[in-house]
Amino acid sequence: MTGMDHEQARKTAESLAYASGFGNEHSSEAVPGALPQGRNSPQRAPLGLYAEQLSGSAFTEPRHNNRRSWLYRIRPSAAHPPFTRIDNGALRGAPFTETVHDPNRLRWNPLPEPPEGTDFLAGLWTLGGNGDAAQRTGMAVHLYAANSSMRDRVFGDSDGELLIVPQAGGLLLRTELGLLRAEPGQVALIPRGVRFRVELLDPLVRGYVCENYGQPFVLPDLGPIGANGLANPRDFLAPVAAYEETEGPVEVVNKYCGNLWSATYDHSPLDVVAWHGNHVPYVYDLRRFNVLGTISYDHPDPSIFTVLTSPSDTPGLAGVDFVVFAPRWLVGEDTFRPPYFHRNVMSEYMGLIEGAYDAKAEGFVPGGGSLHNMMSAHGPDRETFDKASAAELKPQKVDDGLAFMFETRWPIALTPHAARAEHLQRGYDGVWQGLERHFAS
Ligand SMILES: O=C(O)Cc1cc(O)ccc1O
Ligand SMILES: [Fe+2]
Repeated sequence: MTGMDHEQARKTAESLAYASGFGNEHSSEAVPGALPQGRNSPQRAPLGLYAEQLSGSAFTEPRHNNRRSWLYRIRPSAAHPPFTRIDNGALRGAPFTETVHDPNRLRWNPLPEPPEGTDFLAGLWTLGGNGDAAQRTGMAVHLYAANSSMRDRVFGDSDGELLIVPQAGGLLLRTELGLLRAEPGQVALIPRGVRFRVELLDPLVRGYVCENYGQPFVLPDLGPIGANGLANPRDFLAPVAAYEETEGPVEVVNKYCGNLWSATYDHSPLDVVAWHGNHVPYVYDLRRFNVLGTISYDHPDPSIFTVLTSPSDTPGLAGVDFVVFAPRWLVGEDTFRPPYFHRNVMSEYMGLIEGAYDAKAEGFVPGGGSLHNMMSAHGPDRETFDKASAAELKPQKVDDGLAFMFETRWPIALTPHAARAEHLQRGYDGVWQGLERHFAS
């Protein structure tokens, strides 16, 4: 990747237009008159374009769950040669059956530097997951490290939506519906099946991806919180239409029931000139999150930090929640303020975008991650416990880090390469050693 490439991508990323609002019916045309008015499928679509519906929900799902976009494109997606299997690299999909479920607390350092010429797709490394892509249940945790833009290739995930959490370096996401910029501190979502190419805004990029096989992420209900708060809908930004007219070989890679399949098209599939609908990609800046917490006592459960939730068939029991630990004030009186000791039926994968996390004094580093699987005992490390138990409880701003959690109702099974990784920390249990007996009857 040359410096020129970054400059080019940065220049493009600097002047992007967006439309605001979570779950909205957006519409956009890159060429005036390209979007049909008053109907989806005119006898002849404007400007010689092909009309095509992309469905993210069954046609018959209730209106509030219904997802689809109408795309007006230079060529219909159907005009493609057969897909053939290609090597999956370090990318895996559910079901995860190659290891036995592990009850231990686990923590990893960041991924090693990728070999020269690694693009986003080649740089995806699956930690583990649950459910079954073919049943459209569960989720996977992936990490990525890349040093090259995707060139002449495009990726699409039939298995689920991709929540991309950049940790280092910016991304320019060229999607079928337009361009998005995602920098560390922001997240991007690519809906199921939407094709995209990732260009790098920096020489080396790293981050996390939650692949959600289940129901698409929605904003959590607010209940007694009221009409406002947590992630506000208008801060979710969708792209405007932008298209490529590239003729010539473009590799299209499709992740399908866990495996990668490839076909060489004779044109770019990012050729959508106009679109309307609600099956759309978006970006969200985590610093816009309206953090709520106690103003009296006790440490609220982190569900109050939920940015997005993928509901399952049981109310209140998420297939996966995306939770952010953003800068906030701690003011709880007579309260142990850091995350408490606990055992949780839900499984918690945590990552760190920058700085430090208030439950861990050391060892949980930006770009690394921890897994506290179903019912595993965890909480503050000894140093954090000792400090917080003795701290003077004046109002305290926690603003030295940005951490997040993918929390899922099913235990996360590891891939063999995650279970055996060089960068898996040996002796993580040690952080809870020396928590001494203080009991005095
Ligand atoms: O384990 C963790 O650090 C995540 C977490 C944070 C918190 O504030 C309360 C409970 C919890 O699981
Ligand atoms: Fe936890």
